[in-house]
Amino acid sequence: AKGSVVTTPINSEDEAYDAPVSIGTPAQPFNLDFDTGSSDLWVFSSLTPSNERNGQNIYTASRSSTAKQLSGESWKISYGDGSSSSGLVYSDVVTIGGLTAAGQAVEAASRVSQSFTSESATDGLVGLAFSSINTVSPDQQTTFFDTVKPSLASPVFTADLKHQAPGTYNFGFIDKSAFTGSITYTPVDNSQGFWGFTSTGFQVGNNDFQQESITGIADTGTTLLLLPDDVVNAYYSSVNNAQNDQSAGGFTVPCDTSLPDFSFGVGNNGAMITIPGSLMNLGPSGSGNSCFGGLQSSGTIGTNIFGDVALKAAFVVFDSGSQGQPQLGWASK
Ligand SMILES: CCNC(=O)c1c(-c2ccccc2)csc1NC(=O)CNCCc1c[nH]c2ccccc12
Repeated sequence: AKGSVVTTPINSEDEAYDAPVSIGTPAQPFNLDFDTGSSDLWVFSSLTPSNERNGQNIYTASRSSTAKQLSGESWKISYGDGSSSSGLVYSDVVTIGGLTAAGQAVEAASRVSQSFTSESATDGLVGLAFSSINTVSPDQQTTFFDTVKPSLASPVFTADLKHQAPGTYNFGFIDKSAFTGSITYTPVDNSQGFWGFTSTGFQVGNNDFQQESITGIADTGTTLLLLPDDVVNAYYSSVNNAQNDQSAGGFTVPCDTSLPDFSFGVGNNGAMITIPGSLMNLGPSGSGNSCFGGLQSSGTIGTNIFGDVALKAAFVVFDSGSQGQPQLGWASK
């Protein structure tokens, strides 16, 4: 089987990307954030207090003839940015891009934190990291991808995110028309439950390539590209009047400045993904005429994060094992 679903930026800064998902019988429609940095499929629900809702679509299990509560099961997730949600668990039919997962764990929120409440465009998340970090307790559940994987023509999904334009998540196949050149594969370390990999280095504009192992995760659920301080400083030291502005939460640049491209190395054949300078500016920072940089420090996080700023410059293959061990494929587009 194969699936294909369009994913769209939720705002003009490409802060996050949503895609349509149907849950239940009759189908209840949702716009969910596909997140390769977590492994819970959760939705706003009839259990979510009205003062924590802001127009989101809500899942009502009692209106679905195929919903079954997983008795005694609950979930509770907190993300590094301080946001969180928790609730009860149902199994129900979940359809994405023509692919149907019967008996998928649907995590209904009985509470959500403010950052989710305020994001009215997002009704919840579809976790696409490894099921080993799914938070349902006492019986851990599988992600949508792991649920449908046995039915897929190939055990892969691909992300093709775009700047201010609809992109695509495909399941079970690689669309050769969606990228240029060849796909460079690199091994994945999934020991922490993430799509972890090591980039071979970086390049600012047309300067020399800096060979440096940068270990991080491919994370569609994080907006920014979060890398070590030496990389971030090398980038912004080439931008006039860039400044590390604590009140803005990181590096800002003058909004009218043209920014250098940023490239990162993948695989062992010298392949690079290049983020055009124009995509390194996330728009007004909220203070003065400065704009917030798409590249920021991974500082004290403990991992580097190749978030949407990086991923939207590439066609990315999340391959869970067509060659035995999981791997990430990277192609320009
Ligand atoms: C900024 C969001 N990302 C993180 O917190 C994160 C971290 C992380 C850890 C410590 C400090 C900062 C970040 C490691 S992996 C990782 N990735 C994820 O957690 C991926 N899922 C993010 C889901 C998410 C968090 N807040 C939202 C608000 C709207 C839509 C989606 C979200």
